[in-house]
Amino acid sequence: MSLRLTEILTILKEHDLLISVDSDKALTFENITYDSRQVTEKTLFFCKGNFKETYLKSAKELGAIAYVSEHRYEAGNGLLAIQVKDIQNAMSLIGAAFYDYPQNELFIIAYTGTKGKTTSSYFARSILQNTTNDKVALFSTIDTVLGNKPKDCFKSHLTTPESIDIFRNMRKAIDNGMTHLVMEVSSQAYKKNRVFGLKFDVGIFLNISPDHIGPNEHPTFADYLHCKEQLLVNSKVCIINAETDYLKDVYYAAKTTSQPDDIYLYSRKGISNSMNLPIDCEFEGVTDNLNSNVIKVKSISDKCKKLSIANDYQLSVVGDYNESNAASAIIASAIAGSQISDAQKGLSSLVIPGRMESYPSENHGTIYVDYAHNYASMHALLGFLKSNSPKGKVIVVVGSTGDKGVDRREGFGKALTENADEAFLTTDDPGFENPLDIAKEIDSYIDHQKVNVHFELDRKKAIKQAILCGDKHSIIVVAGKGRDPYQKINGVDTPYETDSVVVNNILKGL
Ligand SMILES: CC(=O)N[C@H]1[C@@H](OP(=O)(O)OP(=O)(O)OC[C@H]2O[C@@H](n3ccc(=O)[nH]c3=O)[C@H](O)[C@@H]2O)O[C@H](CO)[C@@H](O)[C@@H]1O[C@H](C)C(=O)N[C@@H](C)C(=O)N[C@H](CCC(=O)O)C(=O)O
Ligand SMILES: Nc1ncnc2c1ncn2[C@@H]1O[C@H](COP(=O)(O)OP(=O)(O)OP(=O)(O)O)[C@@H](O)[C@H]1O
Repeated sequence: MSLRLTEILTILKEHDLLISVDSDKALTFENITYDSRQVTEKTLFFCKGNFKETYLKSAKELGAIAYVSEHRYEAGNGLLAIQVKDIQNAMSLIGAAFYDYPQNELFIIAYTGTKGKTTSSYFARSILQNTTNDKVALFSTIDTVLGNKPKDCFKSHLTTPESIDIFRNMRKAIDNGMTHLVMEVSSQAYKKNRVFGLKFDVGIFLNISPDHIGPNEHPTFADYLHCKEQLLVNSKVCIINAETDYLKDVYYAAKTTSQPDDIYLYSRKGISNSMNLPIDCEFEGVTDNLNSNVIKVKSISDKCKKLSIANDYQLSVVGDYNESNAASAIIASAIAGSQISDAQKGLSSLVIPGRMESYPSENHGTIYVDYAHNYASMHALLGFLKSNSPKGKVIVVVGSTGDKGVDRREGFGKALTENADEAFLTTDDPGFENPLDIAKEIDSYIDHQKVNVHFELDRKKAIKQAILCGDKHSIIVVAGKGRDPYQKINGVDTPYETDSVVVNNILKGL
């Protein structure tokens, strides 16, 4: 791929982003990057974020011929300098042009929400794989999938990548024959303008609750909500969970750029929404227990009836909140052209890494490995398990991350008090904090009349103790990490086998 300087200058001028450029000579760039370690001959280099001038120096040595930046740097002397008003916006627009606007060659379904993005994205992809004969790319928190060969599937670094990476990955997916893309769009992606200028065919708003507020994330809840709503503002068709908090704001955000005919509202049957808006699609649990999850979907509005989605669907994962996630995926996929049989097959056969993985044991009950890592998800998870296991004790292994999401500690204390019998407080990405201090903080929010608390900071030992503490009726929840293969400790990603592997190994040794 390549891009001429003249095209870049036109784009920047059209978006009122250009402050100055040294000259408009006939340059052509053969690579673009924001990371000096990726620079090759004829690269256009972007200086962004916690940038250091030494990165520009090494970019120059490695073959950069120009740089884009909000400031001019001495280290850039000898390179063509393009000064812009907003580096993130400029990077996204130039990224799209460099990769020749790949978004126009894909049908893109994008998910936002505090909880359920990954699960729902996997649901939607699984359905559409049947519709398209396996031509669906995926950008998720867990994996990035750009094709059907093993080399085209790798662990993601961010939920929503940096703009240049988004467009490069889209182009690779197209080159690999993909026609559709399902992606998660985090609020941080809008905060950092990683998706600036990008339009989505379908945007889905799942839910919102306080999370991701603090240094390096969002200064306030209002900012978090605003960033999430941006997905709807940038989507042609919007799908909204009518049970979400702040429905009014969310719905009005969708209406700013979509006609009511292009907005679909869904909810559980019998639940009225705060705006009394007519619902397009209803779902209800037919069976909803620890062994089986079947939902019935009903179309209410004429536009939803045209999608032909009314039917029963067996889900491969349990959890009542997954019924709502699945309903969103059924609607989104139908808008993209799926048939009922595609959805029935896709939803019944799927395994989602680290989400509601269940491991039955002979004498210690069932162990669930799950990614719940804030109040909303822990409350949903434990509430579901407890109500389906009236005889057994609920035993939970949990820690909370250091350096961010501090309010999750209170949330865990509250969720454990509501539904747990035993809690093993342990380590989960402590960062630069002392994991014992984090565990003590969680403990300070637990009602000890209701929950027995144990401290074991070695996560593997905590999991083993929790399993041994259970009898054959117990529900043991290992929460927060799913298949994360590391613990973030003092700035280092320290390898960790994953909760799934640890549980498996313990069970083998019993
Ligand atoms: C606050 C935030 O969003 N930070 C992201 C941002 O950091 P940044 O721009 O400051 O970049 P940096 O890594 O500090 O480095 C500065 C620049 O120097 C460059 N560099 C660096 C080293 C070098 O040798 N040469 C060089 O050129 C880097 O490539 C970069 O361009 O851009 C980086 C990629 O370029 C991201 O890795 C980083 O995410 C950090 C790791 C992060 O934790 N982000 C979280 C908050 C996040 O984005 N989370 C959401 C999910 C939230 C949810 O669950 O809903 C997500 O979408 O993942
Ligand atoms: N719709 C939902 N409502 C509440 N909790 C949910 C919902 N869907 C999933 N969960 C819980 O949240 C956990 C995380 O789910 P998932 O990974 O799908 O969400 P996410 O939005 O991608 O999360 P994150 O932004 O933290 O990566 C699950 O393991 C489950 O416990």
